[in-house]
Amino acid sequence: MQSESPAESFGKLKTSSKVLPSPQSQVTDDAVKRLLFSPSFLNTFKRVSIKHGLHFPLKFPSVLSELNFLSVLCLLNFASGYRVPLHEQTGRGAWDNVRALVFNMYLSSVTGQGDLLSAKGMKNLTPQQIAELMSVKIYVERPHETLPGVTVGELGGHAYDLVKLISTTLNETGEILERSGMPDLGSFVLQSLTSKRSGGGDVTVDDVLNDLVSAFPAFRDMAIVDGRPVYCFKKALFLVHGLTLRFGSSSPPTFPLPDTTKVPVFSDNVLPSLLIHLGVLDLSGVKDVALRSTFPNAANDANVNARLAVSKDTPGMGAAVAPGTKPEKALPKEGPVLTSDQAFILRAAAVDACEKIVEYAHRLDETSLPDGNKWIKDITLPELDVWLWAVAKDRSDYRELERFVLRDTVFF
Ligand SMILES: Nc1nc2c(c(CN[C@H]3C=C[C@H](O)[C@@H]3O)cn2[C@@H]2O[C@H](COP(=O)(O)O)[C@@H](O)[C@H]2O)c(=O)[nH]1
Repeated sequence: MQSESPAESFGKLKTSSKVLPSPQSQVTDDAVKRLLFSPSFLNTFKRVSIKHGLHFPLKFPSVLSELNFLSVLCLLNFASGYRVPLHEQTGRGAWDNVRALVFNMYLSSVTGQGDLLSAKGMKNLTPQQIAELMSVKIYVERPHETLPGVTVGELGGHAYDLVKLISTTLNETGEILERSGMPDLGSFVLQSLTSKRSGGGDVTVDDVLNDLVSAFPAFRDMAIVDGRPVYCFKKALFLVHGLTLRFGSSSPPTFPLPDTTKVPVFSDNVLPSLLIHLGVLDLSGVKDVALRSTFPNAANDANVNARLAVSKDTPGMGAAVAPGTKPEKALPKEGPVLTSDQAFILRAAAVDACEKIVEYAHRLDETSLPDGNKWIKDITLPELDVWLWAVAKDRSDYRELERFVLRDTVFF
């Protein structure tokens, strides 16, 4: 696909906004300002952007065990393309199902050889075991060829495809860990955080990303689109940031953690889709003509303004649904199904749009901001990420908004 190794090309991540394909130029200051000063943003940002949900009610025998748990969770932080089939079967979205899977992998493990979260355990997990741990059906029924009225079950359907993606990811990662003599993914991450770096300075996000992306295909979230490299690295960035959320305030410090306040957002399908629905990303001039019509009416001013107004079902704080806690009642509607290139274009555009939003906020003159809203000047990229991701579940009209779909990916 490309001549450079991921490790070599990774060095370009920081300049990625310069090589992003269109439509990054479609983000205007007016659209950013409209979002930042909207009642929706102002009323929910502080509440919604701080929920990290990475403190699990499990009694871990050691910090390394919890680090490993979170690392595997981040490795498996994909399945967004299977949101609707997962809702059909379990009443929950992708993230909640992945959380449940890793939770159950932990609970069904007996320490030692059979530990499902160890390199060996991951290497040997089968699709059937994963389906059981997720409580999903991986059989579809079809009428028997010759016997009328008789149905036969066979492996198939979206849940089966997803379970296969998960098992391939676990098997492959477990095997790489075993080959490099690592007992589990957490130990790999710990080694990356604590190993001496050539410059002698503190560990950086780039260091850890470089290690993860070089070692494991499931973290190599990059592509060449229109001859230009696009880097998203959503899961690896989320992993590093997740560790700082969970362990960053531990005293004494558990292990070195890099500063993640300036990392690019963890771009998945939710972020670009929401940014389109909130009138920030405008697809009307994007080079790929088919993309222009993927979200019809999304950019319509009346629709955008209604979404940026205060929600009817979340007046102030009260009736909000905490992200990831309650299953959504109505079955979500499937969004437009994109190609891999189209998805990379939109995800890259979301990375770029979020940089623009935060830059705009930081440029604001504090004296021009009303008392009570001066915090806008200090918003960070990871906070904006969580706000976009979590607000998408926070009010009923946002929950109904379509997110684009890409199946068959292990990146988001
Ligand atoms: N950009 C971004 N994407 C995120 C997350 C999370 C996890 N968030 C919680 C954990 C810590 C945070 O602070 C949040 O409280 C999941 N996802 C993605 O959504 C996808 C859709 O899932 P669903 O809507 O359930 O079907 C899922 O495949 C996964 O790719 C995030 O935070 N940012």
